[in-house]
Amino acid sequence: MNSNRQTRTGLYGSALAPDDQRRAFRDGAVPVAVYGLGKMGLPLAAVYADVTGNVVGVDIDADVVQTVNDGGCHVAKEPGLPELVAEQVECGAFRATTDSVAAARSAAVHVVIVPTPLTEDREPDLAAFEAVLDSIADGLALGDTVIVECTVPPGTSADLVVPYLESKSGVSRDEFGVAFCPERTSSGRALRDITASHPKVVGGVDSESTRVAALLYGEITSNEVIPVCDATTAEAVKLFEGVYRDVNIALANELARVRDDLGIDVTAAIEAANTQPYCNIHAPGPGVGGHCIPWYPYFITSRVETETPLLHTARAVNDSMPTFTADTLRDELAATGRDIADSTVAVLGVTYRPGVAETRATPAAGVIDRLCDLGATVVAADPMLDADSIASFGATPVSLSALAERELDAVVVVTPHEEFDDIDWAAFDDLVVIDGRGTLGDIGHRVYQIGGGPRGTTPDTVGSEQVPQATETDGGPRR
Ligand SMILES: NC(=O)C1=CN([C@@H]2O[C@H](COP(=O)(O)OP(=O)(O)OC[C@H]3O[C@@H](n4cnc5c(N)ncnc54)[C@H](O)[C@@H]3O)[C@@H](O)[C@H]2O)C=CC1
Ligand SMILES: CC(=O)N[C@@H]1[C@@H](OP(=O)(O)OP(=O)(O)OC[C@H]2O[C@@H](n3ccc(=O)[nH]c3=O)[C@H](O)[C@@H]2O)O[C@H](C(=O)O)[C@@H](O)[C@@H]1O
Repeated sequence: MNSNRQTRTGLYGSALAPDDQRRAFRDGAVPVAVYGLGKMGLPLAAVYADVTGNVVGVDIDADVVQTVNDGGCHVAKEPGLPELVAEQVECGAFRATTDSVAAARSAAVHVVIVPTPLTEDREPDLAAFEAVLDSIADGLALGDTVIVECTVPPGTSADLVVPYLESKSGVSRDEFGVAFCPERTSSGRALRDITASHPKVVGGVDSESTRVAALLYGEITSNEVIPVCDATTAEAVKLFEGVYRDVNIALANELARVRDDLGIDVTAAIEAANTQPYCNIHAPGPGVGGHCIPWYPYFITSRVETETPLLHTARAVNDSMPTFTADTLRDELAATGRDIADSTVAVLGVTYRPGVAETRATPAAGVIDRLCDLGATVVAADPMLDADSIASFGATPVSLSALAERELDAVVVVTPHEEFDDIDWAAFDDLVVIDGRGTLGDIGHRVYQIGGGPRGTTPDTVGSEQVPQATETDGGPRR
């Protein structure tokens, strides 16, 4: 139990020397509250606890809070996270609560990393974010600093957070700090990303906020800290990273669609093109999912008057890939004399990425919908989801072990979980397969790889020699 828990040293406007501020932070005299204990918030809170010894995590999900306080970890497949959470809870450095106001009253640094999804109208939905601001306002004190890590539209920190907190808390805006410090982590490598992999961008609503944020993250990450001129710039940095990725994936997907026009293995061509230092074409696939990349473009387009045709076009290209995937299967089945309306199709992988139990904006939803529209009987398997979650997408859940008992005509690999490596493809007869991510190779069935080789060639053997397939899921360069 940290002896400094009762003290609450605010760093914003502190008269302490910087080294004394760092020492206070590391000694637990600067209590931290982390709001949101999900895929990103739990690892982040655990790292803050490891550094400071004095973190309270806040979540609205009582089960999450109970699990954490029992020393457990509800976030799957994050190397090192279960051990770190258990260790930090055990030593008293980390506790969780649903009482966000009590947490806010105890903390001098408030880190916000709750969902910022889209509404039905594709507008940023800041409801959860604003609920947290309400709690922080009830506990805000002179010298506190608010760190926004969840992705928000440009201008949110300066134009929403500061006036909201000032008006609701009674603390003057020149007595507390606000900085946007984007979370750049990818699920599956969270601890490594938070503490080392990426430089940490920080941008405050004023220079003192930037200074405090830089001091905090100088203790959190071994990588460099990159202060930018203000919070709006930092908010834009995060979104620019995301829209770069969405546009780049759209390029890969558009090139994949000309595979048969050109009669080439597009993925192999991309791999070769990327040996040019200025070329970094990403990987084609059945679509772009998750609650980040497909949603971030709208965080920009909803806030600017200027036309943004490229962002919209990229979204349209990527959103077209699930239908392209299902329609390609229809054509492949027809080429073998089968009508998709009389076919049973297995969709493998319903989450948006391998190893991540997240289905928001998953491409599998569009693939399943289109297959059903085409009249197929659709079953689906995903080792990270329960049967009800799979059924909610309109497919009949099936376990991997029971797959071979189904009279399957076709398989679509949307999200290649590692468990699919063990599938015995010889147990199936005469399948037509769509390989969404180039992870199958030659499996003894008719395979169409999105972006792969010309029709009639088996994957990996375009031309006479084996062609290495670097995909976003193998050890190849992560695109
Ligand atoms: N998932 C990712 O790969 C990345 C996400 N981000 C940002 O982080 C945000 C959070 O992402 P994830 O952790 O993946 O989401 P998540 O859905 O895994 O976890 C969100 C957590 O926040 C909790 N929560 C919701 N409303 C709350 C409230 N009012 N107060 C306290 N807790 C609340 C939920 O119960 C849940 O446990 C995203 O919206 C995004 O802006 C940034 C980088 C990477
Ligand atoms: C710029 C960048 O790489 N951002 C990362 C991204 O992580 P996220 O978990 O959303 O996964 P992702 O690898 O971008 O994949 C998103 C979607 O795009 C698809 N995808 C990804 C890469 C690619 O070459 N082709 C492709 O089709 C994936 O299958 C998935 O459906 O978004 C995260 C975020 O901001 O939430 C961010 O922290 C991560 O660093």
